Amino acid sequence: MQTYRVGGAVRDALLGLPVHDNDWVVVGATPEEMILGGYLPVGKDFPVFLHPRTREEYALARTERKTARGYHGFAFHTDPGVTLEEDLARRDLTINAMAQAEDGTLVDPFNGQGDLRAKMLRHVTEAFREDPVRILRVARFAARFPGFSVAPETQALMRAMVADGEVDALVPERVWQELARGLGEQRPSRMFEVLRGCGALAVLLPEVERLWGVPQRADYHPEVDTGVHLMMVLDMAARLQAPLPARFACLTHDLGKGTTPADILPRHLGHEARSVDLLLVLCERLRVPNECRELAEVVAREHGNIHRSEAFDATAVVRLLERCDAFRKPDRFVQVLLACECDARGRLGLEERPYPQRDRLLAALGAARAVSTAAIAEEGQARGLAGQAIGQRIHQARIAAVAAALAH
Ligand SMILES: Nc1ccn([C@@H]2O[C@H](COP(=O)(O)OP(=O)(O)OP(=O)(O)O)[C@@H](O)[C@H]2O)c(=O)n1
Ligand SMILES: [Mg+2]
Repeated sequence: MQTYRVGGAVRDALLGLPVHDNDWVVVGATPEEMILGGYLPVGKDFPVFLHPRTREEYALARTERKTARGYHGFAFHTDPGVTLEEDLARRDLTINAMAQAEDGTLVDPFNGQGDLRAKMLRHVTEAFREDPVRILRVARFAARFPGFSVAPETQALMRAMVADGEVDALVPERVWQELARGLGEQRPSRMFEVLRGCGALAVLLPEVERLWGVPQRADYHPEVDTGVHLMMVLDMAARLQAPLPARFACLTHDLGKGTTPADILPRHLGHEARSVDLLLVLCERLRVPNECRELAEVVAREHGNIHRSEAFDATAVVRLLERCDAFRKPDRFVQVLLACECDARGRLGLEERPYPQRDRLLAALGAARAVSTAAIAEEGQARGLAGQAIGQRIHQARIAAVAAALAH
């Protein structure tokens, strides 16, 4: 039996990037031999094992056969006669289909090195079709390696897969996983460009796809097109190193602009509430984790108010902080403000504009949090006040503290 390093680790080493996890392929072994060697099988039908010590993944060389639509429709064929080349042939991209033997020799039957040099994301063989998640993977790699383009024949293949309904059957968890990873990359807009280009975005995220072609007021949005704005916001989120929930909030904050009545365009009165409705449906469909959903909901609902908050007096600021649940969740509020900053700066020609709303609201929050709610509650109870009256006093004390802080 021979073992080869494969996939991302080989690719990243050739690119001179740090390698964080190794994937291995094992040729000429049976599952029984692996288990006898102390490897731990993972999954039922999936011939993948974990190394007893390093916990890295070792997959038996395999050919894949499709039995039904979508991700669940796999059957794996593995036997010790499957060659390394057969295994590499069924991988997604040529740059991911290189292997390295223990002595360092590179096995590259599909010219992955050439495509690395040409900066091409190119499918290996027709076997690409067997797993529609690969469409999302290509889009995600485009976001990670922004200088790479998708080869024309791979674009054509992905379009054909979408047209054949292959993307309809993807399970929500896989879609979310790839989407979340793509959002986390260096140039998230590239993922959406690729998904749009093959028609997958219209299937997976129709409420996002719809934003292209929707105009906005040029005085606020020199880029005019809502889809273009959204891409600028996401790339700003990557530039400002926003964590995933903030990036997801950026993605969804303007969904409501896609359903603005045509007769009021390019204004978008009330789009915030429509964004919230659309966002909740999207989260349900893709089983988006609560942390992302909750942050996105606050940003969708409040981003207009936060942008306008420089004109807010202390009372309005405290109400805004309360609606954002900023007293209980100050860390989340920092992400809310970051997403809003990305929205403000994700506009053509306004990328370097400062966003003083953030520091002002953080200063207000700091002052309001310094109010001793426990002392006010104690005093109120001693005087026999009802809970609501105590809440009112806390609210007033916070307004006074914010007013003092904002006066400076
Ligand atoms: N749907 C998939 C998933 C994985 N692979 C193959 O399995 C390897 C390892 O998969 P994974 O770790 O998911 O991707 P990496 O390419 O290693 O990328 P990352 O850096 O994101 O781990 C890939 O390189 C590719 O050869 C594939 O062909 N099709
Ligand atoms: Mg990997």
